[in-house]
Amino acid sequence: MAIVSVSNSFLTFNSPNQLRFNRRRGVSAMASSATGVRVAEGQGNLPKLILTSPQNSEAEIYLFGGCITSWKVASGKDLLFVRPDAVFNKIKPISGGIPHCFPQFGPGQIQQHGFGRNMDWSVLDSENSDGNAAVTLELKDGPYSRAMWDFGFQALFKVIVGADSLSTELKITNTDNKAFSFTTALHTYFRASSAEASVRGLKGCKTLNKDPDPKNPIEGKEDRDEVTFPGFLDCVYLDAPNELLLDNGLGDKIIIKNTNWSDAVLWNPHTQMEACYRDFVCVENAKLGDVKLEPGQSWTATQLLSIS
Ligand SMILES: O=P(O)(O)OC[C@H]1O[C@@H](O)[C@H](O)[C@@H](O)[C@@H]1O
Repeated sequence: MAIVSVSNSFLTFNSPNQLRFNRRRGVSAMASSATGVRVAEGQGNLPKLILTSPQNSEAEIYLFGGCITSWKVASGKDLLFVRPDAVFNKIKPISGGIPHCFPQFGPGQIQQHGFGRNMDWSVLDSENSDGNAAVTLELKDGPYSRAMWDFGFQALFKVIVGADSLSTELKITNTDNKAFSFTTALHTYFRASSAEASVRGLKGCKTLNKDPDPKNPIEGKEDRDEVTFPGFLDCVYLDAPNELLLDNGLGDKIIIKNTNWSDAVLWNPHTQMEACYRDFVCVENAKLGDVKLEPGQSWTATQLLSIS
């Protein structure tokens, strides 16, 4: 196991096989690590991690936002999507991939989707898990988060790249001496042909349709076996099952399994994002009912994406 720490843009790896990042030299490759995890310079000179499986599946994760921006399966296809208007300047969150919504899905008291996707996560650990590259990122409260949400917390996000799978585990711990509540989501942008894409598994779920007014969603019940994206769609599915099937309309069927992500959200902005709405759909694993944690308590949820 190799421990990696980040402080003020300074990455230090205690394994000689790892890569090193420092202010003077930027990101420099020392060698490919035995774990299949390396550091590279991403867009906007932001550091990113590249995880490679022995079968050549690959994921990229930006430390800014702890955001997985790319998941290439062994065939070389990237199943995630980053919007063309995404910026990599830390002024806005990265629009695409798998951004974190934490500690609020929104809308609500603080900025839409919370601050987890606007902060630098650090690398706590990198390892080889049964032959697969794995990293654990950490986010803790700081002055930026405290100004919006005055609680001590730790978020750990473990990512493992398998042959044709991408698995994540999010663990939120209350490190404060008072209780807090949060909502959260993995706001996954999948590459897709939105006109051909569909999601199976949601039939029977209670729905909260955020169209036309996100603050006053309309309650309903999903009665379709296959939900499609014919136009603008912004809909919450409560108590969704722990397995969904996304047909991305591009020839891929993606199984989305989870534990503890009790809800799901489907979103496509349609002509509100004329430049790209045809090229992606969001299928989000979410926890939309308040999770209350007493001091020292934790909440954990897992997501497993794989191709069928
Ligand atoms: O913040 P982003 O990545 O542009 O996504 C915004 C959308 O995110 C979705 O999760 C919400 O359901 C939408 O209401 C919202 O408009």
